[in-house]
Amino acid sequence: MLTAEQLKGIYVPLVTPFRDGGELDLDSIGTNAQAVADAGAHGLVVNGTTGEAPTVAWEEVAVQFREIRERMAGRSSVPIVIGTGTNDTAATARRTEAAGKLGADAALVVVPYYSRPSQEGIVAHYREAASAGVPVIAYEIPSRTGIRLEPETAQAILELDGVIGIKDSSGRTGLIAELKRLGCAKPILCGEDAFFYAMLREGAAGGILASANCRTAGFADVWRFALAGRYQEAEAAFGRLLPMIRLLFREPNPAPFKYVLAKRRRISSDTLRLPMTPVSSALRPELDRLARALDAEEAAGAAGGLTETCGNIGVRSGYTEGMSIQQEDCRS
Ligand SMILES: O=C(O)C1=N[C@H](C(=O)O)C[C@H](O)C1
Repeated sequence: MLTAEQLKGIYVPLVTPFRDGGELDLDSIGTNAQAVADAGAHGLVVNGTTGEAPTVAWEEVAVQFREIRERMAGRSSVPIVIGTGTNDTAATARRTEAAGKLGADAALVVVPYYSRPSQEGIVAHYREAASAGVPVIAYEIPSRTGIRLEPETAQAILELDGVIGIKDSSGRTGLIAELKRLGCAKPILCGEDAFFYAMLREGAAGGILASANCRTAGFADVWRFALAGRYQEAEAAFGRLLPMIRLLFREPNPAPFKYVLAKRRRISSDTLRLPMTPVSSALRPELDRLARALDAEEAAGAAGGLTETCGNIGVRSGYTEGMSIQQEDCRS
């Protein structure tokens, strides 16, 4: 199981591919997981926001996990985290325990949404979840949960035995700065793609980033540059990702991601489950351009690092420049 020391680098929250009829597409699930692992992901997340957790049944989470585990056989250095958080504490604890039985390395537990509990209630929620015996990563995302963690609450959660870190999708750097000021030593992972570089500057240990479904290696380079204290290069590498990030988040996640992955034939279909709907016809031509640029980038990389550009979406295969930085095994 994952420890706080091991929780760092780029974790990819996987999409949950469905067939046209809406049922799970296990082939695509395995293919996508393998592709991001091959591209240098340090960890995978099943059943996150990007995985459409609200409409995926627990049995389907288990089936996906087993498929990915099988495809990852022999790659013990790629931990798999399962999203287990709900707004019901007892159900969250049960799911967290079940994730451990499946073999998950950690559980991602979102702040209980909708009910708007007190800050004490939120800490108690995490105390119960962590008592299931599976390492817990807390997940702060006020834009979705309807409630914001006070820094002292986040600190109290991080001090719980069994909580190994926090994913901060607050969309600002205030929480991480305050947690660092309070002396928090557990890892804080960025969960808001556009803030990745800013949060690395504040001491983030990595990120759980939906955009890393598309350019995993590029995000890993930003992280490695920052880890090496080479901030100018990290900023430049992040600048090359930012137009893509903005494009992918122009409509509700994960519709644009699924569209691009389907275009690139990593998954068989961009089907979503309602209430999520496909991308608009206005966005499609831009995503088509991105998919083509990513294909070209991959082909150039495979051919030895030729540079492909796609001006107005900022895709360049310059990530090969980061190869001089040593790959870090996050579980060592
Ligand atoms: O699925 C996730 O985990 C993420 N979800 C966030 C969201 O959709 O709000 C975005 C982040 O990139 C990772």
